[in-house]
Amino acid sequence: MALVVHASPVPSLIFSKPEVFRGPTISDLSEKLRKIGVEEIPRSLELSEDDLPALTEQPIDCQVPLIDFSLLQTDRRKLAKQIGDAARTWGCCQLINHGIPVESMQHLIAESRKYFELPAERKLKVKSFVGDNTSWKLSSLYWAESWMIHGTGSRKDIDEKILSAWPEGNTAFRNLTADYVERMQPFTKQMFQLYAEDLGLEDIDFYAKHVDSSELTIRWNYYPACPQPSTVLGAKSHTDANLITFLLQDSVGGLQVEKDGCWFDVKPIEGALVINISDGFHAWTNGLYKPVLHRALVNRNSPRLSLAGLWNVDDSTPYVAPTELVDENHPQLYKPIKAGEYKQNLITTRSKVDMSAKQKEHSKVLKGLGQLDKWKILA
Ligand SMILES: O=C(O)CCC(=O)C(=O)O
Ligand SMILES: [Fe+2]
Repeated sequence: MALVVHASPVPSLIFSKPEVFRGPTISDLSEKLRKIGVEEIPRSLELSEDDLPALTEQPIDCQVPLIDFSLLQTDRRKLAKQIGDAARTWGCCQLINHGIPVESMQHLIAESRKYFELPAERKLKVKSFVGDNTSWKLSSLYWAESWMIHGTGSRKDIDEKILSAWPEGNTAFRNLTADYVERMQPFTKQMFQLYAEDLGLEDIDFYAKHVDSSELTIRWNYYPACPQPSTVLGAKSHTDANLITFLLQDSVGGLQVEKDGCWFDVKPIEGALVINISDGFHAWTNGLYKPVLHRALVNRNSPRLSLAGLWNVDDSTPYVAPTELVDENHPQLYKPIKAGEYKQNLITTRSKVDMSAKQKEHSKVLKGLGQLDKWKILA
């Protein structure tokens, strides 16, 4: 049965067989499939063999580190060591008691979900591009929709950006996002100080001093329920191309991280923040911290929501590792990469790949690290 819903923009990557199924959003498609009892997703959406979310055995005694941030009050050194160890071995951890109230995070998730549940034609009314790259885009990942705001990381800026992109939007959603960002900024500084302590840097603010001038992208990811979850991914395996990512996920589950060739579930924990080391921090620590390869699975029964707070230093700052991290045994790994240069390179490469619409190459580029290799200093 052919379903045609006329709306635009229609992402060509997702709907490459428009004569069979067309819908303005993945939620819309998912709902239509459910209503007519179709148990199969369009063939054009299926992943290639290489990208299939194969189930791997997860050693039961091995889990993403769960760290209690309240140690900050009682044993700061221990906390610094724990987050540092997690960054070295996993490239990620889950943090609880970080000071951002659990209820406000839950409210934010609930209000965000309402946005994605709006009818497609209302979602599509939200501005697509606002001047400085504040954007709303569909299906940036895979069986997913996303909404993205890009700003300075100050409450005021994020608030204004959301208002301008969605003037008729939901005030509670805007306020909760602004509250969240306001709390995230001092917390981010603390995290960077702890990382500097773990790394034994003399200047404890080596990284933290950049936070005030840093950029923050907030990306809401929404993964509608999928009738054939084993044939698609919500987000293909990738490392994030920014500096560090703070991820808030709802209670559904689906995020996985890679370690030593195995995929591990990042089990949802109420009020926890998932901290992911991205490409930039890997370069800025001369390779000591691992950029975590991660992906998102989808499921048959329930939509899932996550909210990624992607920090990046301002475009002109080069990732030059502190002198303490470079010596004869640890020679400098990368030429100084300016954050903006790295980002631009990635955008250009991705758009080229998107145009050619080759899924396999697209997934390679998403792996991010492939891009960092371009700056590698060869021995
Ligand atoms: O939804 C998730 O858990 C992962 C999202 C993600 O990797 C991203 O936004 O970069
Ligand atoms: Fe990611």
